[in-house]
Amino acid sequence: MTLLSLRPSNCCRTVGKRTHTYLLHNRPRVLRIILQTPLPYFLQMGLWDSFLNWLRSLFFKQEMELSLVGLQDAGKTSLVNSIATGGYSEDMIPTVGFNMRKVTKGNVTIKLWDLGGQRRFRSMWERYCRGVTAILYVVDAADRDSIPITRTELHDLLTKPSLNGIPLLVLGNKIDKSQALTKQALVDQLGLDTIKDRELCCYMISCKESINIDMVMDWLIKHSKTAT
Ligand SMILES: Nc1nc2c(ncn2[C@@H]2O[C@H](COP(=O)(O)OP(=O)(O)OP(=O)(O)O)[C@@H](O)[C@H]2O)c(=O)[nH]1
Ligand SMILES: [Mg+2]
Repeated sequence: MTLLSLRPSNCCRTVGKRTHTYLLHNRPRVLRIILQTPLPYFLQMGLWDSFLNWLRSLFFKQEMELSLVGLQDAGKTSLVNSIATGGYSEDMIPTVGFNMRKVTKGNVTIKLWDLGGQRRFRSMWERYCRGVTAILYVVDAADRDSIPITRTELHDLLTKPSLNGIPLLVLGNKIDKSQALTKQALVDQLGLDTIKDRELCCYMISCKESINIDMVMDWLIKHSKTAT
C-alpha cells in the first residue's frame, strides 16, 4: 500500500466508511507503513539538489547579477558600498543613470547594477532588471511619505512580462532612525502579500549601522549559481 492511497480524501472517495474504520482500527500498522515509505521523490530531489549546490559552492566559482532599484535617497549606493567594503558615508552623490560594480566575496562574484532612483531614471529600471539573478528593491523605511510612491513603482515594475519570476529581495533601509516602519508595517504598506508570482523575501536593514547586511549577503550567496 502506498502513502498516497492512505490519504483520507483518496480513500474516502473510493471506499468511504470502510476505509475510515480500517484506518481507525489499524493505526499502528498505518503509522508503520507511513514511516517505512520512502520520502516522496520530489523531496528527495530537493535535498539532493541542495546538497549538490552546497558541494559545488565549495569547489567552483559562483556568480550572480543583481539590480538595485528603489526611489532616490533610499540607500541603494550605500548598500553597494556596504556589501563591497563595509564603508558608509553621509555624503552621497545621487546616482545619475546607473553604475556597475563587481564585488567578489569568497568564491562568489556579484555584478551589481546600481540604478538611479530619481523619476527621470525609473523608466530604465526594467531594462537593467532583465535576466538578472535577483532584483533588490531598496526602500527608505523611515520616509513614511514616500511609501505610496515606492509601492506603485514596485508593482508597476513587477507587471513587466520580461521580469516574470525573477526573485525579489525587498530591503527596508534606515532602521537606525526612530521613525522607521516595522517589518510588518512595511510588508503591509507595500502590499508584498499580494505578490505571488515569484520568490520574495523582505529584510529590515541599516547601511549606516551595518544591521542585517550579513543576512542580505547570506541570501545573495544562497541564490548564486555555478559560473559557466
Ligand atoms: N540614517 C541612515 N541614512 C542612510 C542609510 N543608508 C543610506 N543613508 C543615507 O541616505 C542618503 C542617500 O543614500 P544613497 O545611497 O545615495 O541613496 P540612493 O538610493 O543611491 O539614491 P539615488 O542614487 O539618488 O537613487 C545618504 O545621505 C546616505 O548617507 C541608513 O541605513 N541610515
Ligand atoms: Mg545611488
